[in-house]
Amino acid sequence: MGSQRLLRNYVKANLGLYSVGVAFIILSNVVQSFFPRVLGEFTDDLQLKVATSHTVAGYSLQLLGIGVAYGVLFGIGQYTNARLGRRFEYATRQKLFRHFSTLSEHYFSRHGVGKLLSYVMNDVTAVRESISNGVNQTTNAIFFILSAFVMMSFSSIPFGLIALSLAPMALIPFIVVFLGPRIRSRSLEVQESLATMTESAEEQFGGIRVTKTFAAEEIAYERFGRNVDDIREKQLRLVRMSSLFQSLLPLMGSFSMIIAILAGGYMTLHGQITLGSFVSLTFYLRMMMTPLQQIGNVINMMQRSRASLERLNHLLAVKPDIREEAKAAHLENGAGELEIRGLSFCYPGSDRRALEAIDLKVEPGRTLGIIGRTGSGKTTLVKLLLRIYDPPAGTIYIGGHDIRRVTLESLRSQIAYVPQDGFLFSTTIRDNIAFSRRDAADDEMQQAAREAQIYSSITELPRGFETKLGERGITLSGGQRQRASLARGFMKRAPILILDDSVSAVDAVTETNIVRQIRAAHRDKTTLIIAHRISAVKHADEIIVLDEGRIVQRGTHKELLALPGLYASLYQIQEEGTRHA
Ligand SMILES: Nc1ncnc2c1ncn2[C@@H]1O[C@H](COP(=O)(O)OP(=O)(O)OP(=O)(O)O)[C@@H](O)[C@H]1O
Repeated sequence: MGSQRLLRNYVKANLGLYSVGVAFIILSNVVQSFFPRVLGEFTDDLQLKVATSHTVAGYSLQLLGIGVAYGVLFGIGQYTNARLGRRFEYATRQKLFRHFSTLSEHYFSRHGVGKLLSYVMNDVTAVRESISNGVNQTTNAIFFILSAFVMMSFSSIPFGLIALSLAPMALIPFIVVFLGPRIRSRSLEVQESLATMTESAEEQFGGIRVTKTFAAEEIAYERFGRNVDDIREKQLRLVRMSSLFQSLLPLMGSFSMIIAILAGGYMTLHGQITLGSFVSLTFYLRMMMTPLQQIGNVINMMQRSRASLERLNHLLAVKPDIREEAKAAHLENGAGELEIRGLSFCYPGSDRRALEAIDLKVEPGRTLGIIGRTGSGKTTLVKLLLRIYDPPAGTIYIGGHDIRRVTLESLRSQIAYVPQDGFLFSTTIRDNIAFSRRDAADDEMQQAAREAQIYSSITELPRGFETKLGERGITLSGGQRQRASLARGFMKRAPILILDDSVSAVDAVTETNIVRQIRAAHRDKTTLIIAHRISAVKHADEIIVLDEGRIVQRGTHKELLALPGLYASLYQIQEEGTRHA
C-alpha cells in the first residue's frame, strides 16, 4: 500500500477535478450504450415494414445525436484526465529534483547520475501514462461494458441469451489475476535495465574524450552494446507476456460473439427473438471488443506504472544523510572565525581515518595555507567544514557556533568554496559568475572577474560576459574554467573563502597575480588556501602540512623552511623543478 503513496496523495489533492473527468467519461458511455438499442429498434421497424422515410430520418438523427454527444462528453473527460496526468508529471519531477538536492554527496557517489535521470524521466512518464490514459481507458471500458450490460438487460433480449453470450468474458478477472503480477515483475526488470543503460550512456558520453584519445571506441561500444542486449532480452520477455495477455481478452470477446451469433441466430430463426434484438445483441458485443482491448492495454500499463511508482516512492522515502537539528540556529553573518577541536573522521563504510586529531584556529581575516601530499585529507577537511559530510558534533566551530547545530543554508552562506574542477553550467559566463547573486550589478561581477584574472579573456570573446558555455564549459580552457569558477567564489563575498587547489591549472605568473589579488581585495575575509604548490600558500599567516590525515607541521613559510620536514623537502623539490624547467 505504501507504494501507492505518491499517487494516492495526488489523486486525493485533485479529487474534484478527477471526479469531473470520470463523470464525463461515464456519461459519454451511458449515452453511447443507447446506440445498439436504437439500431435494434430501427431494424425491427424496417423488418415489420412500419418505417417511413420520416422514421428513417428520425432514427438517423437519433444515432447522429448519440455519436456527437458521446464525442463531446468523452473529449472533455479525456482532456481533463490527460491534463491531470501532465500536472502529475510536472509536479513529481519538481518534487524529485527538490528531493535529490537534499541528498548528500555520499548518496550520489553510490548512485549514478544516469540512473537517477532515468527515474526522473522514464518512471515518471510511465506513471503519468497510467494516470491520464489509464484512468480514461479504464473508466471508458468499465462503464461502457456496465452500461451495455444494463441496457441489454432492460431490452427485449432474453437474459439467458445475454448470460450465455457473456460467459467467456467472466474468465477475464482470472486471466488478470494470473498474468498481471508476471507483467509487473518483467516490467520492473525492464525499467531497471533502462536505468542502467542511461547510466552507461551518461558515463560513455562523459568520458568520450578519453575514449577517443585512447582510440578505445570499440571498448565503449561493446560496453554499451552489452546493456542494450540485456534490455532487448528483458523487453522481449515483457512483450511476450503482455502480448499474450492483450490477445487473450479480445479472444474472450470473440468467443462471446460466436456464442451470440450461434445461439442468437438460432433463436431468431425460430422466432424466439426479433431480428432487431439479434442486431442489438451482436452490436453490443461488437462494441465491447474495443473496451476489452483497452482493458488489456490499461492493465499492462498499470502493471508497468506500478513498478515505476514503487521505485519513485522508494526514492522519495530516502532520508538525507545530512540533516539539520530540529532546533538548528541560524548562523548570523559573522566575521569568519574558524576553530577546529580534536577532529577525527572516517568516511561512511570505511574504517580508515581520513583525518585524525585536527586542532586549529583561524582568526577573522587571516589566511591559512593547507598543503600536503595527494590523499592526505585536505579536501576532506573542506567537505566537513561545508557539512557535505557531517563532522562529529563539537569539533568544528564558526564564529563560536558548532556547525552541527546551525542550519545548512546559513552555514553554507558563510562560505565561498572554489573547488578544483571548476564545474561551469551551460549558461552564460555572467550567470556562472553571478551564480549566488543573480541580481548583482554588472560592475561587481566584472570586478570579481578581474580579481580572478579572467576579465580580459572574457572581454576578448565576441559576446563577452554573455557568451554561452557548452556543456561543462567546454569552450573555455582548463585554466580559464578554473578562473571563472574562482570569480564565482569571489562574487559570493562570504566571510570565509576556501580555495581547494583552485589555481592548479593556471601558469605561475597568473597564480602570483591571483594570490596578490586575494591578499589585497579579500583582506577582510578568512581565507583557506589548499594547494600542492608552495607558491600558492607561502604568503599565508599560517600554513599547516597534512600527512595521512594528521597535521605534521605548522607555522609560517619562513618558520617551516627553517625546519627539516615535509614542507622543506616539498619546497626543495618544487624549487628544483622550477629551476630545471
Ligand atoms: N567519498 C569518499 N569515500 C571514502 N573515502 C574517501 C572519499 N573521498 C576521499 N576518500 C579518502 O580519504 C582520503 C583523503 O582524501 P582527500 O580527498 O581529502 O585528499 P586530498 O588531500 O584532498 O587529495 P588531493 O590532493 O589528491 O585532492 C583519501 O585516502 C581518499 O581515498
